[in-house]
Amino acid sequence: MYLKKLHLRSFRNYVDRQVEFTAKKTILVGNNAQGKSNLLEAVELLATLKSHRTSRDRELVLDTATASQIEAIVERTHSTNELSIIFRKQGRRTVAVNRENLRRQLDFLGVLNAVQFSSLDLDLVRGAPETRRNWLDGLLIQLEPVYSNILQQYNQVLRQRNALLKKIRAVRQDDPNGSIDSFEPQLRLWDEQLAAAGSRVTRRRARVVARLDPIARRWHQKISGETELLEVKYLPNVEWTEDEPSKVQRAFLTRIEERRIAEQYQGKTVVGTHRDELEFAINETPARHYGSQGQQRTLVLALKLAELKLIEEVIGEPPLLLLDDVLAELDPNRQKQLLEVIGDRFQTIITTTHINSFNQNWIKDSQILKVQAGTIITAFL
Ligand SMILES: Nc1ncnc2c1ncn2[C@@H]1O[C@H](COP(=O)(O)OP(=O)(O)OP(=O)(O)O)[C@@H](O)[C@H]1O
Repeated sequence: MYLKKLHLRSFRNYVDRQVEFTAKKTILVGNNAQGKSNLLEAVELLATLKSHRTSRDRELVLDTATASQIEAIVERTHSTNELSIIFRKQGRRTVAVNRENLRRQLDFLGVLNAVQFSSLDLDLVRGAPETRRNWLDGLLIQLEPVYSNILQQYNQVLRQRNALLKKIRAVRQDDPNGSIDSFEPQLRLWDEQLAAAGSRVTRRRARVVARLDPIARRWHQKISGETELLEVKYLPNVEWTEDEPSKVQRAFLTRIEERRIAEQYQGKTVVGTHRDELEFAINETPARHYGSQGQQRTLVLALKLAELKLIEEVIGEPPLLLLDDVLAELDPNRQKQLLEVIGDRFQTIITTTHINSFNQNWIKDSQILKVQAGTIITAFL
């Protein structure tokens, strides 16, 4: 797939800018805080309808405006599509494909696919479990857009179940011997719902990790010079063995029963996929406890390359690769390996403050654009 044109109106610090991508590789050069990451964020939003920098639409709108718009033309093997998203400081977004407004945001997903790689991705190793879950969920949404609904349903059930458990705890705190019988039927209902929604989430997460693990392992071996063995392990909060909905749901209900008292005392749901963990082990040791910065970088690079390959395998077309300020941080060997993988297949947009630290081969065939205070101009080196 190929992002041919991007038009930003009142988006972040862009008043009205159009970019035409004329090469498979585009390098955006500029000082800090000029708008390079904002442009990549626009592409990320087209691919996932989410930004890893904010969950508030109003931040995506130029200070002085009330709404912003991203428009794009995306070429795929068998079609060309026009995408548009309007963000409002107040009110809901409007998404459109080929000028037709869509009722379900879900139908917007899947036209453009992208893998983002920024220095924040080092948090995949060092950060909280939530970072790893979000990454996995983001990948799943691109592979299977309906997963965004599944996740939404799970979170809704979780919120409502938590509200009920909070009420139960309040009753208990008022009177330790008080009866909570009247809450029982409602709680059972939420147990069932949590098990049903949770089983859909956990089965998909397990499946995607099973596909990702061997690809990431091969990349990691290649980049580390065959010395290290990576393993990506999914550690679900509710363990199950057979990928069969009713059996997985039963595992949830059993675990909920075991943790019933704890949940009522804590006033929240302690069983479920919101407590899943993803572990990266290198030579059988968890990477977060081990590993220099360099090793962690190799690991994240291997994960990103695996993500790229997996999306390509499932979608049948190479996704875009967005490299936000990470290339200059990679040593020449890792830069070379990344370049080899990208070849001429993956459209890549790269941001940097210092183009000089790039391997010359990166610069050779690239379109180079200079970004300055929300303007974009072609640069000639
Ligand atoms: N809603 C908004 N309205 C106006 N300006 C905004 C808005 N959101 C962000 N900005 C501006 O965008 C700029 C940040 O741009 P961006 O994050 O793309 O930086 P960058 O060029 O990638 O630099 P760095 O190398 O620091 O990441 C800042 O000047 C910020 O004030």
